Amino acid sequence: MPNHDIERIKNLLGTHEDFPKKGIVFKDMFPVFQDPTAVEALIANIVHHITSTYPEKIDTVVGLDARGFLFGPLVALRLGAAFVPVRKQGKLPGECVSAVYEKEYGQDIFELQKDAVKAGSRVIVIDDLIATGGSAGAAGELIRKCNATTVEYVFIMELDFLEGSKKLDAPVYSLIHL
Ligand SMILES: O=P(O)(O)OC[C@H]1O[C@H](OP(=O)(O)OP(=O)(O)O)[C@H](O)[C@@H]1O
Ligand SMILES: Nc1ncnc2[nH]cnc12
Repeated sequence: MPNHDIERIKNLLGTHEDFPKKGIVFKDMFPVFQDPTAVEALIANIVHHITSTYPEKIDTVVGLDARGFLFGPLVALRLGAAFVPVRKQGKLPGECVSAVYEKEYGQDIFELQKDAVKAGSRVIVIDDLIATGGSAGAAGELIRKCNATTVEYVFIMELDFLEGSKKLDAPVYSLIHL
């Protein structure tokens, strides 16, 4: 992505100290959605990156609860791929696979509907931010439980100092490094 777009998006991000817990510097993605041209730049860049790096068809984009839902369907639509949510425990009906994980500010459980990701399919995981990598790692575990392949993990922001991408089993693409 051109540097001027990265700087523009960085300037739109909110930064909140001691949220949701003391010691956490929280990066808020929502103000970016005040500027549709910034959202367009983000989505166009991600789609260009995926189609130019992975010429073979992507079957499914998996978005992580909740902020991955802002980006996943937009990217999936442009790739002509399915969109499937990974949700926090207790939100999805039907038979689910689940994974317990630790994130920067606590523990959680993720679930994925068992039949939503087909065996052998090629999956992109997307979320707004990777911190410790606990959330994305749990999503990767759920995709493995469905016998599918995570082709890449995509994030708008990566908190480099937490080295979360080291936990993941596929390449990581982050637009903004903080
Ligand atoms: O890399 P990690 O340390 O796992 O942290 C990253 C995750 O934390 C945030 O979600 P959160 O669980 O706060 O959920 P929300 O989107 O519902 O606010 C963020 O959107 C990522 O999903
Ligand atoms: N510092 C942070 N800001 C926003 N979302 C997060 N998820 C985990 N850590 C976060």
